[in-house]
Amino acid sequence: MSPEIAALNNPENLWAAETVYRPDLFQGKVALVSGAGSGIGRAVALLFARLGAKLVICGRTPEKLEVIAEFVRSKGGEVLVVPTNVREPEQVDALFKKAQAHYGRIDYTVNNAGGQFPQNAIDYAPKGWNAVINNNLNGTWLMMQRAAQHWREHGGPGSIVNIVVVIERGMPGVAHTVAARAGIIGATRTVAVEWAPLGVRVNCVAPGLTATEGLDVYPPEAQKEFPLANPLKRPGTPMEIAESVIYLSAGSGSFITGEVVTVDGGGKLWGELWTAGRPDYYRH
Ligand SMILES: CCCCCCCCC/C=C/C(=O)SCCNC(=O)CCNC(=O)[C@H](O)C(C)(C)COP(=O)(O)OP(=O)(O)OC[C@H]1O[C@@H](n2cnc3c(N)ncnc32)[C@H](O)[C@@H]1OP(=O)(O)O
Ligand SMILES: NC(=O)C1=CN([C@@H]2O[C@H](COP(=O)(O)OP(=O)(O)OC[C@H]3O[C@@H](n4cnc5c(N)ncnc54)[C@H](OP(=O)(O)O)[C@@H]3O)[C@@H](O)[C@H]2O)C=CC1
Repeated sequence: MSPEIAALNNPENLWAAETVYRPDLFQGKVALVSGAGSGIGRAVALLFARLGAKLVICGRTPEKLEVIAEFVRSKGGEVLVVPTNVREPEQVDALFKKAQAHYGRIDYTVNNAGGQFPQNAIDYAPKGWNAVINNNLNGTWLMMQRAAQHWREHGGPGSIVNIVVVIERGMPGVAHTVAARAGIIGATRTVAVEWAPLGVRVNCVAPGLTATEGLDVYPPEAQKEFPLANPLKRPGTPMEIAESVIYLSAGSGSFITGEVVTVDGGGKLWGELWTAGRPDYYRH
């Protein structure tokens, strides 16, 4: 990871970064964030905590989550850590039960856990395709559905924000994740209608290229072309994505449901992302 990316993801820097939101915005509220041990999820969790929310954080690796929890506690915040693989229905169910038992309710759920590997689609092994679909479609779906069940049982209102990818154009090298996220966007639009009677809003944030440690999985030749990804000619920061998640979760989003907010520096209008390297055919 480059020093610039490390600095943008450093918890102290995230805690000190400027935000447009008022410090007590989420006083008395509870926010659940998946994949909170790194990258975008960490930035989202820290911003919720800075704005007064109590946290429930999950991910597969307890050590990463404990680092975040210790940091938030050192700032006076409250955190419940529940290591969870979001692909496993029993683990997702246990997560919500533990959160309910600990805090008595959940107000916000952010489904950020996910990821993929870059490879040209023609070469995907069935196991690789399935792993990405399982993480990003099935895992996110299980979390969304269980959150809605929580609010049906314990009363709303509630807000769900799913982190997806920009699906409007092709994204060579990650067709599996684009397929999975398109599924989540479709489900979001439908359940926004079904779950409105429960007081539940459901939205997505689609980040463009964002400067997290997650980018380390992309080959150096792909990383060299980052400045070509969008008209602003830079990756987004985890904080920029976190602020958009807060926008949808808080009162600022109270009339928004079933929507996808794209935060990509204009990348869906102009830019190129060759996540598995640029083929000769597309060289200038
Ligand atoms: C411009 C650039 C910026 C591009 C920026 C824009 C990109 C789109 C926007 C998204 C950006 C991001 O998400 S940023 C990054 C977010 N973070 C990540 O993606 C973290 C890395 N990814 C993951 O952990 C993934 O979830 C995943 C790889 C599926 C791991 O899931 P699992 O643990 O279940 O999977 P594994 O057991 O490791 O592997 C299961 C199978 O998957 C296949 N597989 C796994 N890794 C593979 C690989 N590198 N190459 C081929 N195939 C692979 C194999 O078939 C594996 O089986 P075997 O052969 O039997 O082992
Ligand atoms: N960075 C970018 O450019 C973009 C990122 N995104 C998406 O944003 C989200 C966050 O990415 P980013 O922060 O960059 O990358 P990271 O790899 O840093 O974050 C992904 C997080 O998800 C967790 N996770 C992955 N699979 C599971 C699982 N099955 N169950 C529970 N937790 C899981 C990981 O923790 P652990 O391995 O410990 O479980 C990790 O903390 C992902 O969905 C990503 O695809 C979308 C567009 C662009």
